[in-house]
Amino acid sequence: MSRPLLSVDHLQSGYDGTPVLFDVSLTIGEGEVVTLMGRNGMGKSTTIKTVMGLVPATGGEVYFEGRRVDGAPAYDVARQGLGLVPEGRQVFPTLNVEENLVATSANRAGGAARWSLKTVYALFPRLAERRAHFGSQLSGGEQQMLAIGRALMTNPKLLILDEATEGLAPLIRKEIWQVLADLKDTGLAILVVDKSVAALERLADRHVVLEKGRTVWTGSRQELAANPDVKDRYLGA
Ligand SMILES: Nc1ncnc2c1ncn2[C@@H]1O[C@H](COP(=O)(O)OP(=O)(O)OP(=O)(O)O)[C@@H](O)[C@H]1O
Repeated sequence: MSRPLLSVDHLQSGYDGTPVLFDVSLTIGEGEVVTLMGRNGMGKSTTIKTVMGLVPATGGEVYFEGRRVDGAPAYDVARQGLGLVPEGRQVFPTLNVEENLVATSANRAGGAARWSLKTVYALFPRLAERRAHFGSQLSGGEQQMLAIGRALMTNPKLLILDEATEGLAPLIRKEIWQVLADLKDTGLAILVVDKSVAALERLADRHVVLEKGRTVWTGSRQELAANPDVKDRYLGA
């Protein structure tokens, strides 16, 4: 694997003194797509929030491009080049599409300004058509496109999606997966959580499985395909 872009080592965190993450470790290389898998409540969202600095780490370390980021405020973590598409999208309902997109661009990472309104609209023509619509007027799929576009506007080196296609109609899901595959082809590193194991298996280079706040399995796409017992044991309904 190439040099890790993100390295999460023995991460611990929780809420109000109640531990949720006990020992989460994972790495993401430049341009790699990695999934975070596990049943409901196993700590996937908490891992993402802790990496982003939205929930404080109580133990372990997080490095991004070799720089330690745990303990840094969330806006600072984002500015290092981590773009979050949060669970539930969280678009601003009273801002229109264009205002939503511009709202985060102040948080741009230092690197090359790859993303702009023009390139986001080229990726999501539907957002261009809806550019004057308020966030609250958009469908779930459009809101997710906007949430992805908003994260891209920060020019991330790593895009993190929590529940990439939750609650979306099948056709829209397909569209989102295609966009993620296209982004992967541009060399963008992606960390993704979703319930669709099949879609994740197609997209990802590597998988990380959590159970009760611990990393219990990690392996390549080929290794997961060769180990159906991993899916039975950790991902089954
Ligand atoms: N804001 C919070 N306050 C207190 N406990 C929380 C909070 N958010 C999550 N938890 C608890 O932390 C544990 C892990 O939740 P988390 O959302 O990280 O899991 P997940 O793997 O993302 O699952 P899901 O797919 O259901 O979102 C659960 O027991 C959950 O109840």
